Amino acid sequence: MTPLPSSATASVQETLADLRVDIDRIDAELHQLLIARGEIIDRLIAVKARQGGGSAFRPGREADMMRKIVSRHRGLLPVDTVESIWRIIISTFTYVQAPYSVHADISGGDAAMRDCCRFHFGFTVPYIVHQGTGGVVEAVASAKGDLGLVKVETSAAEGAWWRRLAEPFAPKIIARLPFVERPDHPAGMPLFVIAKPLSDAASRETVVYAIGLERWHGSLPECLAAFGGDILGNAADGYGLSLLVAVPGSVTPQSLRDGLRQAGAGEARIAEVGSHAARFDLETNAISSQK
Ligand SMILES: O=C(O)C(=O)C[C@]1(C(=O)O)C=C[C@@H](O)C=C1
Repeated sequence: MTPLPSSATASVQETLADLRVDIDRIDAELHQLLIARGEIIDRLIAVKARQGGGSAFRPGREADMMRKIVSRHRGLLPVDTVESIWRIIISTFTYVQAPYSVHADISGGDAAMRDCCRFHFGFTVPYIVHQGTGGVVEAVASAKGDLGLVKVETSAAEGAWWRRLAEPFAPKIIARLPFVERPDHPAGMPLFVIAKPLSDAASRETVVYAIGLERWHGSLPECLAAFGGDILGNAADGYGLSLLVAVPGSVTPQSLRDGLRQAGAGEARIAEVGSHAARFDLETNAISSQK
């Protein structure tokens, strides 16, 4: 092949200015698309109002969207960045439908909680701190559409905090964050999102129960693992022992009760405290309800 004369090579070489024209065009398109997304949200508000209004949150839909977004991602941009951009887009478009605040329990420290809140909800949504889970549950119970953030693994000092979610009209667990898990997640602290009970929005791939028993029994971890479940919390309550347990949505309270009795753990008092989308692992692209 005959080499091109050097002047010809120079004429086809792209310049920084050319590339910046392309970047400006793409940025303008991205911006226009965000504006167009906002116009759809305007129409969506009207549709939701016709269906009876209520909370704007659809955590099951959000989990689904996040799984799809990270699974199709490729190229130079880190997946952490892509995930955080969409978390902010979705959370802020939820906020513009109906303003809400996020109440966080910072009794275990503020830094990681604040990072997680900003990663999942952005900076437009107000972040309000509480020392302990009690303040978070109370704040969510008394504000219209606010959310609470509580660590999945709380300190022993918090006791069986989940029992406060057991009453029918009390706030419930509606999501578990992050929606997409991986070992080096920049805001990967496992968190429960709590909200006033949502009519049609929380996924039931995983259901979370408060299980009351007289006392601890050595068969409990194995018995619950046989249901595909996990013990997430374990604390004394006024009657004995209270467990926080997550199981796949297909497991019924009656089968759990029977299984616990057969394992020798005694008669269980079982109350649902919420539900959420199954956990999703980015590396294996697998969903699971396991801890
Ligand atoms: O799909 C909805 O119902 C929406 O309100 C839209 C949207 C989004 O911005 O994509 C916002 C809030 C919901 O939690 C889920 C998704």
